[in-house]
Amino acid sequence: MEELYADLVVIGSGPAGQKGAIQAAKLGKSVVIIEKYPTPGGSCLHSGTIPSKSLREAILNLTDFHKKSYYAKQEVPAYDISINDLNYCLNQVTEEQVGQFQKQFERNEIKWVQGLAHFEGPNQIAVLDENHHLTHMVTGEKILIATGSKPRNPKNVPFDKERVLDSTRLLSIDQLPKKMIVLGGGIIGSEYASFFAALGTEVIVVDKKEQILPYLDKEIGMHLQNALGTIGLKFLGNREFEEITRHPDRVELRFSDGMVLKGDVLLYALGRVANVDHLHIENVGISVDSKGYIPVNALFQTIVPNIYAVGDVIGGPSLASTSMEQGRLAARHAFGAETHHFPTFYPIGIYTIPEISSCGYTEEQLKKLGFRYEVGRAYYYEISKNTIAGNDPGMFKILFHADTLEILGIHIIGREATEVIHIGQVAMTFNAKIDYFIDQVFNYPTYAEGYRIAALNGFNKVKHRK
Ligand SMILES: Cc1cc2nc3c(=O)[nH]c(=O)nc-3n(C[C@H](O)[C@H](O)[C@H](O)COP(=O)(O)OP(=O)(O)OC[C@H]3O[C@@H](n4cnc5c(N)ncnc54)[C@H](O)[C@@H]3O)c2cc1C
Ligand SMILES: NC(=O)c1ccc[n+]([C@@H]2O[C@H](COP(=O)([O-])OP(=O)(O)OC[C@H]3O[C@@H](n4cnc5c(N)ncnc54)[C@H](O)[C@@H]3O)[C@@H](O)[C@H]2O)c1
Repeated sequence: MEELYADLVVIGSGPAGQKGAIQAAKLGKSVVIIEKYPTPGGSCLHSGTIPSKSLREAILNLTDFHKKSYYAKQEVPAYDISINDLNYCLNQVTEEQVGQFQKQFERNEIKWVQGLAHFEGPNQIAVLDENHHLTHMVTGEKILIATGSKPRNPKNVPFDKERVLDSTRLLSIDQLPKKMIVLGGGIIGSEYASFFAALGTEVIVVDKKEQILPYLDKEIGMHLQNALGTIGLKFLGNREFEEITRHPDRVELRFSDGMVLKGDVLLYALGRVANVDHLHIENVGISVDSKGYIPVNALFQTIVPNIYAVGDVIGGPSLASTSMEQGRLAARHAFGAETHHFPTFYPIGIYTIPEISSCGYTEEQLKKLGFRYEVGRAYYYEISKNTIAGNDPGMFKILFHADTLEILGIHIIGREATEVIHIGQVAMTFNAKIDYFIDQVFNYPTYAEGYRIAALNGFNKVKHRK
């Protein structure tokens, strides 16, 4: 057993833990990072964000997806993609990223300890190997819990490696399904459903809500549903299932009215749960909230002031992007460096095909809050770059205050949405008004031109005409 001391002990090497660890090292602090998995990256790299986005990219490339829409009226060469083609792309990305993270830890002199961590006291973390033997006892002035989340696996769902899958198991299937049922039209369900539909799999998404991704701006949600329909994806809303049964050759989803859906595989995508079960947080007086997350204050401190928690383990928004920033802010606060509160508005990227990104209020929220607002729209067919690149469907929607012209929300669906959103985010951060997009020159042709077209469209509807 080895005894270690560090200014900061980080538990978990996903985006939250990594950024917290590196920030502390940059402040001149000694850092130990404990991770139960042999390589860094967390569920983000090994089963979440990166594999899903790598699969998406591989599917778009291997199916010539954008070419198909461009040459819509012409014959597109047939493709024959195997799971091996997809896995090849995926493994390359993972290997490269693991190497990057390891180098970063080395450069910043962050000590890596592999094993399962649990609390022995507010400054004391024990690390066990896979045989439950104690390998390290680590003492830390500050502790950062960044243990993330895993797919929710209720006991009555017959998960296996072949037919009844969650988002982690899905990455190990050995053949592409012909028919797929996706249970849950949240982010995970709708992203994977669109990927497999683009591959040619017959996909049906089932959700208890009326609309896929119901918290989207409604107009954007309708665009998404239409676009998904054009790649063959079916959506069955307002439906709660009764039972999932697994058979040697199929899986069945049964509803109370007797309806049964059959598929080769079922993706169970009804949320994730925080990784707290092995941490023994009760040893330091921390308990989880009613949803199973670790409660923290606005500075990411738990009820024990030297123990911070960040990322998926504290609940929403549960994104890699937000987890990174939480980790960084927590480490800065822990060591007295200048910091700020987490931003109110940040972009959310949803990598369905087509992709979506938004920042700020939805139209439904503005109505509820009683804002006097106006809407500017630009459809992708109005954007020259899109005509050149393949005539994909999409739209920009900018919501702005009808009197002050301040930008209140930006919603984009279509190619490059997750990239170009940042232009709008910057404008919103600096309290820009809608006329910013009119008075500045933009590169042409670009997707960003959508901002200008939407701004002009909105501007023409209000009395401050230019
Ligand atoms: C399919 C999918 C797609 C996603 N796509 C996106 C996306 O496109 N964009 C986006 O921003 N977000 C996306 N997310 C969300 C994103 O992956 C998570 O928000 C992010 O991984 C959370 O980071 P984290 O550091 O909190 O935890 P994690 O990445 O979950 O890492 C936690 C680490 O802690 C380790 N750990 C847990 N318990 C212990 C212990 N007791 N001792 C030692 N180690 C421990 C785990 O092994 C793990 O490595 C996606 C998620 C999924 C599932
Ligand atoms: N691009 C991204 O940023 C990205 C991608 C994937 C995942 N994530 C993260 O992962 C988290 C988990 O995603 P998720 O999709 O598993 O969960 P979710 O909570 O976002 O969605 C679950 C969906 O299942 C539906 N549902 C719940 N119970 C049901 C039932 N009994 N029958 C039918 N439908 C039911 C809900 O209405 C909801 O639409 C997300 O909240 C997000 O933070 C982010």
